[in-house]
Amino acid sequence: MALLEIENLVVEFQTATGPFRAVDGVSLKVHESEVLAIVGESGSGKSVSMLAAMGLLPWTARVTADKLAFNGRDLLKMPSAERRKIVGKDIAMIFQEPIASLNPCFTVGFQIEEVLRIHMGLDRAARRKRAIELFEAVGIPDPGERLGHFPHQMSGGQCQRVMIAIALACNPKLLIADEPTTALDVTIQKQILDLLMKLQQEYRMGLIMITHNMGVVAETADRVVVQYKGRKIEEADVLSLFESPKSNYTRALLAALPENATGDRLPTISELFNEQQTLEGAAR
Ligand SMILES: Nc1ncnc2c1ncn2[C@@H]1O[C@H](COP(=O)(O)OP(=O)(O)OP(=O)(O)O)[C@@H](O)[C@H]1O
Repeated sequence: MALLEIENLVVEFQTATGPFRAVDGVSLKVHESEVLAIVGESGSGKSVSMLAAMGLLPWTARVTADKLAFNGRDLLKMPSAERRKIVGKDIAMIFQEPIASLNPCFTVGFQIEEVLRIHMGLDRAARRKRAIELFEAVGIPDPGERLGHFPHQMSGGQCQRVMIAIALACNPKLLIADEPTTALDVTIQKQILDLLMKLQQEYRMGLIMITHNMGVVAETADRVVVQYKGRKIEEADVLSLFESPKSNYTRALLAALPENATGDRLPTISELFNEQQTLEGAAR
């Protein structure tokens, strides 16, 4: 059984100019211990589809799906209190801007211990012990002291480690990482990716890696879903996708990688593919 199974997900936002369809019939599955990358340009609906799965979209969003199941249970059909018990505990998410994702008014220790209190029901001493263990697991030095720091006293890379520790606090079965390294310095990006992959294997979590970076896809994913304008264009295991991409949009994404450049200027993706053909060939 798949850990997360989405069938025909549609997300429409009510806007001043009428409804806007950000996700248009996306279906995907992630299995236990599997890494699925969702790749596509900015605006292709990668984040919105996962926020819809988590139930984290604002009220202006209308979410429908034939199926949106976690561990075989349909999230759209269960009472919201029950869904909240799953989201944040069995499914955790980390975001692009680690400093903005943390609350600036509270110490990082308070923020991780709050998750342990609410979801795990640990008492004060057990919370602190577990928080220290988690900070150690994500490579934060002097964890006991760091728990007393506010987010602004830490670097972007350290804050992302804190976010990962918070996400891991309840031993999630599925972690959704939304562009987790995009806002970080290049040298730190590699460290955070390596850390995520190490933890994914140790904790045997399913991992959904949302990215626009084909390099990140190559390094992390077992399987890949390619999205364009809210639709799934292609789905393949990572080797097949790089060796024999089926959609002309995927071929364009690969051709726009710097290492594949042939001339003195990198082509833009829009120069490289035919939109009509891509949308007509969208995978279901
Ligand atoms: N609250 C909202 N109201 C209206 N439109 C929205 C809202 N949130 C997102 N959108 C739109 O939905 C579309 C998909 O956005 P989404 O954030 O999923 O893209 P993405 O593929 O994750 O790209 P990025 O990497 O830039 O986040 C975009 O056109 C975006 O402007």
